[in-house]
Amino acid sequence: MLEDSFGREVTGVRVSLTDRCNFDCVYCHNEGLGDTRGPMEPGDDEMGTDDVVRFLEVAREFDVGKVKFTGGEPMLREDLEEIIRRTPDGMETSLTTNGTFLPGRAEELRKAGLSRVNVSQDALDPKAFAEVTKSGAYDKVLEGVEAALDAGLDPVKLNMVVFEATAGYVPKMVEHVAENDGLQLQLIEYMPELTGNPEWAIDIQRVHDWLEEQADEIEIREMHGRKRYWVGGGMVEIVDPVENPSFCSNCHRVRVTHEGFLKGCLNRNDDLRPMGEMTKPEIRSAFRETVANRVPYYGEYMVRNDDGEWEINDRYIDDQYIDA
Ligand SMILES: Nc1nc2c(ncn2[C@@H]2O[C@H](COP(=O)(O)OP(=O)(O)OP(=O)(O)O)[C@@H](O)[C@H]2O)c(=O)[nH]1
Ligand SMILES: C[S@@+](CC[C@H](N)C(=O)[O-])C[C@H]1O[C@@H](n2cnc3c(N)ncnc32)[C@H](O)[C@@H]1O
Ligand code: SF4
Ligand code: SF4
Repeated sequence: MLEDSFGREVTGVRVSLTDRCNFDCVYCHNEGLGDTRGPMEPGDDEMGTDDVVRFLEVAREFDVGKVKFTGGEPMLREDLEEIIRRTPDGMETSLTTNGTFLPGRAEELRKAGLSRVNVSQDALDPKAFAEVTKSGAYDKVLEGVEAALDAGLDPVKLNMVVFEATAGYVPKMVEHVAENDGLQLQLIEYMPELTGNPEWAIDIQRVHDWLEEQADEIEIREMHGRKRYWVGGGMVEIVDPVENPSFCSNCHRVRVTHEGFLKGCLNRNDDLRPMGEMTKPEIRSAFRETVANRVPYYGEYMVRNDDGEWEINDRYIDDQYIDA
């Protein structure tokens, strides 16, 4: 297993399969790459099926045991089932999706080897959902969640970005997962770093405090030090990466952009390394270099200055990375 110079083992990879999307969520960070592209444009800059599989085979050689497929909307890729089928043995596969294409495909995905799925659902309210996603697909998403449960994907996590437009829906969502077997809730702190609109952020500590009062049990995951609250039999996890050094110090994933660049951190695009159409030996060395250059973002790459504000640590200002 590879380890970076901060002692963080790389146990997972997060692969963006496309930057296309059928939604236009107001907050979308597109896995750190900014805007998603409009409705259904052809993805001629995307990695091919073989490129993705070749990369996964190399990652497996380095003992990587988990792959997350994301995007853009990864289910716009018609070869998703094939990619999952060809994912090397010993790698747990999971998918993060807006859910609209799960009806009719969830069963096939599970048969191909998909273990579990995260479905973005920001509110249990069609009007709020439409305002956030700029889509009228609320019913389709609910259908997608049902299809995932029926197919036996386990767990089905609902991803909810908590910001000013959705924060009021948190209690209802917590109740919803408690009442429905197989569902878990993941509350994601709104990340303004790559999308702007910092005024939309809410203080995530308020959500922690509220859950602490409701919870029967609390656990802390090693991964990112994430807290899990058990409320009325339902599980609620908080993903709170913003300005959180302890989240970054337990970060174990290397990322891949849809164009086939390796990336050490969601928040950084100054250390991209090409690997898309390369040979396995070339991918191996790009992977090793990416891991060697990984640094925790908050607490190391970004540090607080004398005024208490976050700024880039001087030692990373030199132009030492490939600019792609
Ligand atoms: N900054 C940062 N944000 C992350 C990281 N991992 C997840 N997130 C945020 O959480 C969102 C949802 O992640 P998901 O794709 O649902 O999956 P996950 O929670 O990372 O992984 P699982 O819990 O294993 O399913 C991401 O798009 C990010 O906004 C990370 O390593 N760094
Ligand atoms: C970029 S999307 C890609 C996968 C898929 N299209 C979806 O929406 O689930 C992955 C996850 O990132 C979350 N996300 C997007 N922009 C975000 C932001 N600015 N802050 C926090 N989470 C964000 C989404 O809610 C979603 O759960
Ligand atoms: S569905 Fe996912 S990729 Fe598409 S705009 Fe929303 S958050 Fe971004
Ligand atoms: S170092 Fe921090 S910001 Fe970067 S990907 Fe890991 S957890 Fe996210």
